[in-house]
Amino acid sequence: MTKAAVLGTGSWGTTFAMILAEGGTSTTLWGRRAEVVEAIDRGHENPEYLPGVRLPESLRATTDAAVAMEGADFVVLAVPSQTLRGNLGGWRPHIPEHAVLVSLMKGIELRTSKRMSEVICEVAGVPEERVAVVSGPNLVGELIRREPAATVVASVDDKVTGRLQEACHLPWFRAYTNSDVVGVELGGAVKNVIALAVGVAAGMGLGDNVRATLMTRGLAEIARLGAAVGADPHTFAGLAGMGDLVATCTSPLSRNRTFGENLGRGMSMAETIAATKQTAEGVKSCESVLGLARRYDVEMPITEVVVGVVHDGMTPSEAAVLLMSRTPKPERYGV
Ligand SMILES: NC(=O)C1=CN([C@@H]2O[C@H](COP(=O)(O)OP(=O)(O)OC[C@H]3O[C@@H](n4cnc5c(N)ncnc54)[C@H](O)[C@@H]3O)[C@@H](O)[C@H]2O)C=CC1
Ligand SMILES: O=C(CO)COP(=O)(O)O
Repeated sequence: MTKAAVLGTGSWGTTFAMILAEGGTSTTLWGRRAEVVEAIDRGHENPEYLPGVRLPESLRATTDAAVAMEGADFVVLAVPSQTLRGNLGGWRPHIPEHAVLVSLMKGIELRTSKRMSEVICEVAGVPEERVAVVSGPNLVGELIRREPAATVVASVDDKVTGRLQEACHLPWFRAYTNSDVVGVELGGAVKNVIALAVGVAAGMGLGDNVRATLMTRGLAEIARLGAAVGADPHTFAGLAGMGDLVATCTSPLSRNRTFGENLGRGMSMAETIAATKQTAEGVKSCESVLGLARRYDVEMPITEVVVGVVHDGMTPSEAAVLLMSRTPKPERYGV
């Protein structure tokens, strides 16, 4: 029987663990807090992140990462992107020799501008063939109701994507494979930054023309960065690119979009942070995405104003004026 450890009992970690368990994988969640772990292990519920959702009886939970990972074929990482390096350093001695490390995270590391798979290879000391990424339009608020959805599992090793696809493919959850790890990760991380921009515009009371423009030009930014970093351009037309961008930028369930909306309505950063109970990756990753763009000399004007609004005191109105007053140019997608 396939065995998995899912490290992180937040909303996506718990939901992905539910998917694996429902597909027949023997799955154990690891969490920091004893009360959350106990509620999942004994009560089959995660009241803090997924109140009212009945989890599979077979799903186990523990506060001991070594116990969770014992004999695991897949070690699934579901903590905030900015804490991964620290967490993984502690987990490294317990990772089984042949386990595949699976990233659910949609962020870019601050300071290094590394993708999560790069951090994983570096900190866990594993080759890229032992790393996979899951990304796509996967809003947890819909998945917990078992509404139909699709995702992408990516790895440079076809055998790995095949095994992971098999483990998480359900009648209501459809997994596609892709070998373009770079594109799948960039699509997932940068769409959060664009969702912040779309949220700010919505909060300012602006309508669908603005939303469509930000999403379309946002996709152009993602594709330009992807081309420079070495992604396959086709990935951005797929579920981990346009698919996730559409879901996140249009759904009130998105934490990133909601964060932007609160800023656009005039809330301060401190008030917005206080109102945000879960991880909104774009808030930190907008800076590392911009760092990556500058390293590759790629122009990302929407990302720049998001950094301005979120971190540098720019007002939403100033951001709108900056974007609208850029030099007129031909429309180009990608490079
Ligand atoms: N929730 C969603 O709809 C989806 C989320 N994602 C991505 O999944 C990743 C995880 O997000 P969520 O589960 O949604 O976030 P969350 O905020 O619901 O949960 C985060 C989890 O990490 C734990 N955590 C926080 N700081 C920690 C630390 N220093 N050390 C160890 N654990 C720590 C929290 O206790 C919590 O269990 C993010 O990168 C997110 O972008 C991807 C697809 C869908
Ligand atoms: O990545 C997501 C959906 O695919 C979730 O988006 P948020 O983190 O903005 O809620």
